[in-house]
Amino acid sequence: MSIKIHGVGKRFGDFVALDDINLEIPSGELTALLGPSGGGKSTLLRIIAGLELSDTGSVEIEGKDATALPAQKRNVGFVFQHYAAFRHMTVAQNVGYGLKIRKRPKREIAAKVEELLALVHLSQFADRLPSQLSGGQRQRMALARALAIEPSVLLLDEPFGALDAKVRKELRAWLRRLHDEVHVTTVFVTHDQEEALEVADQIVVINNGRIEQIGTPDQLYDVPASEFVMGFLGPVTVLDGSLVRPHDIEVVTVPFPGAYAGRIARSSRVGFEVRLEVALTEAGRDGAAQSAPVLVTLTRAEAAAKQLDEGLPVWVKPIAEAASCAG
Ligand SMILES: Nc1ncnc2c1ncn2[C@@H]1O[C@H](COP(=O)(O)OP(=O)(O)OP(=O)(O)O)[C@@H](O)[C@H]1O
Repeated sequence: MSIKIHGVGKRFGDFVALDDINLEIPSGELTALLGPSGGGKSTLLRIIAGLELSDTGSVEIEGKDATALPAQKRNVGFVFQHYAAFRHMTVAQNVGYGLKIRKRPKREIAAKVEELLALVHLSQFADRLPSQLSGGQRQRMALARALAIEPSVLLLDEPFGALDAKVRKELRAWLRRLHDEVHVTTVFVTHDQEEALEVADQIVVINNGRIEQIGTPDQLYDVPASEFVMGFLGPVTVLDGSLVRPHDIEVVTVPFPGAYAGRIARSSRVGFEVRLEVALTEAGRDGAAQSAPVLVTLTRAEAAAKQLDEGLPVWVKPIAEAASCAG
């Protein structure tokens, strides 16, 4: 294990930002801290970095107790959403800065900077100023700078948060490839579930200062530990008191054992998907028909094949392998 967090708690005045956090972050993996705004992700990352001290508990990095160590002594690299580059220095000088203040020989710095700029595909921009880079290129420069000191841990706080959706997606895929090349233990804060599912080896879901669940993207998506996790990781709907994913519901046009009768109240096409709202007419376990419609998503081809038009009587049931959470 690269990072061990034991019993970490943090208050700001009366407000409990983190409550008894216990977490192990494996070496060489990419771990995402995922959760809604204000849940405590950044506070936890800052405690790992040494930028914030916890009130209780301990932080161990690479087998060493780091709880009381200042940030400079933890050998961590850090990238924030808004990266503060040295504006008067070139890209190459920015990347080499950490090595220069560590008084490394000039030749070693030059070689390392060249290697890192190649790694983040910025070699041709070495002599530019940061202001002459795009937002995505600047974040890649920030990553190169953080990697220059060969940190044992790389900590990223919403590194692509300020970029537009398309660039964000590109950088996400790029970060995953970079990580597969470099294999530095990386902790990545995001509130975007798609980003976490796509990039991370392990996801830690944090809400209200507590860990809701730790697992691989598949474990969290398929076997969510709580309604919160299920709802946070993807769209959900209620069917007879249970949370189900809309694409895990089967729609049939004839009565079917275990299926609930209803009527298609609304149908809309969104890209390759068709989204249905099915108003149930059949009573559930509590003896009454559910008042909120059941949301169902299916492909356009499926909807067309079954001629699922508005007003049609249908029967709905979760598919056998559906992920669900009792409501
Ligand atoms: N220095 C501080 N003083 C007072 N309250 C703080 C301080 N830092 C954070 N908080 C509070 O602690 C809570 C957790 O903040 P944190 O930044 O860790 O959340 P987060 O999950 O990273 O959210 P976001 O994605 O919005 O950054 C928030 O309610 C925040 O207002």
